[in-house]
Amino acid sequence: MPVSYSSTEIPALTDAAAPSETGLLPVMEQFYTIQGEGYNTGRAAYFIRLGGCDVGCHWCDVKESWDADAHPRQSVEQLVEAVLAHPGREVVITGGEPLMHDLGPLTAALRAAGCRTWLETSGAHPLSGTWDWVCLSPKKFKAPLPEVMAAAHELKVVVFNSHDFAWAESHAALVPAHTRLYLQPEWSRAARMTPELVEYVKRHPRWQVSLQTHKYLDIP
Ligand SMILES: C[S@@+](CC[C@H](N)C(=O)[O-])C[C@H]1O[C@@H](n2cnc3c(N)ncnc32)[C@H](O)[C@@H]1O
Ligand SMILES: Nc1nc2[nH]cc(C(=O)O)c2c(=O)[nH]1
Ligand code: SF4
Ligand SMILES: [Mg+2]
Repeated sequence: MPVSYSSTEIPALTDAAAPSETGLLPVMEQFYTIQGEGYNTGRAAYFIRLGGCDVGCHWCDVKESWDADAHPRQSVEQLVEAVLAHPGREVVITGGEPLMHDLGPLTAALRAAGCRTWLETSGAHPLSGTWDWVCLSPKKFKAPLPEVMAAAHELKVVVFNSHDFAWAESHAALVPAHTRLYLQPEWSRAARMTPELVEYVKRHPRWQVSLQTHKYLDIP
């Protein structure tokens, strides 16, 4: 069952959510590729990367996305038309932090057009939209909200150092029992941390390894 949240269920939209009230969303980039990470790794998907993020991860691999105003705005209709020009019907909404925007209208239009909606989020902002798959990647820099943790199909923790395994466990205790658990090496530390991560998963087999396979494949 997809999870659905409408903007009307959200008590108070933050200022950051205001731009989508115009019906337009800031889009940094959009591309058809292979989902590189987590549960859906290897599946073709159309990516929509929305501008705007206030979480501030020092190792973020897409810092150009942080300033929403740096990116041109598009309508939901424009975005759906772009998706439908490709054969895939799986659509990843990422960013930036996509939940800084009201994603109800975009996900409703995508699903009406026959697409599946997949979310990549830190969970730091209220959940909006209707989702077939929610990938929650919580961050130390701005805590995930309980409502997003409750909706996570997948918990994907980025491992920067050895302390992150205990931090990952503390978040695994807060998501539903059916949520898939992934540990993903932080890219700049992958050579150093991946062997430790592999040993951790062997000792704690409810976790799985997630690699940023698109970076090894040299695709977007
Ligand atoms: C760029 S973020 C955008 C979505 C959302 N802001 C988030 O953090 O989940 C997409 C995914 O890339 C992961 N990520 C970002 N920088 C990374 C890095 N340097 N190494 C590994 N994963 C990274 C994030 O944790 C997240 O799962
Ligand atoms: N191929 C590919 N897979 C991804 N999975 C999550 C990504 C993201 O930046 O949200 C990402 C990305 O940027 N590229
Ligand atoms: S929450 Fe996501 S987009 Fe924002 S800084 Fe962290 S990794 Fe980058
Ligand atoms: Mg990425």
